[in-house]
Amino acid sequence: MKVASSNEIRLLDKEAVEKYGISHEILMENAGAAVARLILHTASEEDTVAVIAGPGNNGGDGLVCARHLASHGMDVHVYLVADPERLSELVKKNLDRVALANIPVEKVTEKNVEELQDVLPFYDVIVDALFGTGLTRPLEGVYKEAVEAINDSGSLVVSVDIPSGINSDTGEVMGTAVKADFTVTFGLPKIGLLLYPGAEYAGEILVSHISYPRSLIEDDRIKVETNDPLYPPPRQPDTHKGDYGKALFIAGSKRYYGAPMLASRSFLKAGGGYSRLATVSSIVPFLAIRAPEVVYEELEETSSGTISYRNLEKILKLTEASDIVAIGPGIGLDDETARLVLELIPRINKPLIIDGDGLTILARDTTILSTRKYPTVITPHPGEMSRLTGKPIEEIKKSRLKTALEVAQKLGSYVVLKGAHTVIATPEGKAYINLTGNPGMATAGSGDVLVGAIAGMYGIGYGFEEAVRMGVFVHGLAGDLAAESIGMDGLTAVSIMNFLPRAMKELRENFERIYNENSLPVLV
Ligand SMILES: NC(=O)C1=CN([C@@H]2O[C@H](COP(=O)(O)OP(=O)(O)OC[C@H]3O[C@@H](n4cnc5c(N)ncnc54)[C@H](O)[C@@H]3O)[C@@H](O)[C@H]2O)[C@@H](O)CC1
Ligand SMILES: Nc1ncnc2c1ncn2[C@@H]1O[C@H](COP(=O)(O)OP(=O)(O)O)[C@@H](O)[C@H]1O
Ligand SMILES: [K+]
Repeated sequence: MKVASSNEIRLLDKEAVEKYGISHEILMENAGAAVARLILHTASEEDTVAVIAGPGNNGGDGLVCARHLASHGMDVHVYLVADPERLSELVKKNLDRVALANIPVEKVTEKNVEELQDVLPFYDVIVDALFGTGLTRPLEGVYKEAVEAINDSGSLVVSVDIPSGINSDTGEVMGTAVKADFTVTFGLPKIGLLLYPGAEYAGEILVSHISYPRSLIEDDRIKVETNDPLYPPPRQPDTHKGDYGKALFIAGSKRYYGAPMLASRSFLKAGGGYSRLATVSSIVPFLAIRAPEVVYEELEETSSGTISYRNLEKILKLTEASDIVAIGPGIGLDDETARLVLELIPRINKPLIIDGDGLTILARDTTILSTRKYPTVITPHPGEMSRLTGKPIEEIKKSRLKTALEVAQKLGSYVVLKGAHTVIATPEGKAYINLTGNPGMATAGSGDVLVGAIAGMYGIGYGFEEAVRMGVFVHGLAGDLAAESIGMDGLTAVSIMNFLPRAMKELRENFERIYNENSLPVLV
């Protein structure tokens, strides 16, 4: 499903009205009615409802919602946090309709806003219609107090379009924000609902298309979408391991032999056919016990136990017999090894995954990617992205989507910016926000498993872009299945790896359910 910025949704709104003849009034009526429908499905008709309406169209939606709930016989009160004289004509019209329907309306100002703390707890349901995509600055004064009263109420909170106080483009909290149980968002989901902390404040998100024409819903001018799964390519019966991709992992060192094991073995667990690990000879005996299915290519090592530059030609030869190559997990930062990595990246004539220390080394000279003729994906966590861009981590965390898109475009490479709701960006300027995964996956080695999962998806036959997207999707799905089975606390990278087969089985056998469980529901 497409995911819109506030400017894009305003453009679609404008075109819905000007190109498709759908008036603002119809859109507002559909929006308010959708919120009312969710409440009628979720609460009972005896419940009492407080609608907190703000100064703009978001408030207008709340007023429409109040009218619909009252017409179902619910006991509804409107708290108007705005100056009625300054409302737009359309919102004023809806305020008049509420008054004419004898729905109590109380004006909230600095003088009486603290009363909200006392009255809101008595309502079963609170509709947060203070601000939506029109939020332009941090909430202060009466608005801030109203939000805090909503959050302190203990009532069921339903946010209109976006939790008030959440930036619809970045997911940031602007001063303070409503913590909602549900958010009903209109037209298309907003980016700020899917990036943290916005994603956490939104609660359960439901989309209502409010009669936008399909062409607007699927408009290609919108470059961001949820990372919805694609059905896996079939496994033909009369095949041999070579058909499921031959992968080469250039990884590991004396200090880090977990990473190469996790990456090269996860490839097989995700469905890959033939996994080769080129690593320092001193760790091969140990790895062979933990991962007997992996084929090992022993490499000469430096005095610090990392891969020596002397292996350059041998490694290039190995890449020729591979379909996809991954470089970096646990490879270390020894100068000689770094020189080898910088020499290999432009000369590996295969699709390439660069991860872990390989990214820290790449950060020394990202121009080496420009000569590559084959697709590349880099899989940084925010720390590695900070080294690649020179931007502070905090800035990256606040602009994950923008940063991923900029770097993908600049480097001509796919970018997987890991974290809660991993973002995938393509060199062509598209982006996917991944919805699978859970905090239990923030565990050492989890990123190494992701490298194997991406390579595995390519091995089973997805195209490169699809393999990157599906590697992230199944990695998160495996993490979710693992968390379901053993909880988040004890979740380790090995648990995620061991649930990859189950994730693939679910994907093949219960695709519909997996799809629905991991995309945004449309409220009907
Ligand atoms: N885009 C669409 O397709 C539709 C949008 N609708 C609603 O319209 C909303 C957007 O409405 P608006 O553009 O009127 O904006 P909002 O209703 O989100 O905000 C109201 C006004 O508050 C002011 N404001 C912004 N930040 C403030 C702050 N920190 N403190 C005090 N005032 C502040 C701004 O002037 C803004 O116009 C959407 O979120 C949605 O709920 C719906 O009516 C349905 C159709
Ligand atoms: N809060 C979270 N929710 C979902 N996934 C997460 C969360 N935190 C981390 N992850 C995932 O876990 C993995 C962590 O990878 P990484 O940071 O490379 O760890 P390591 O370097 O230890 O392997 C990434 O795929 C990331 O998306
Ligand atoms: K809102």
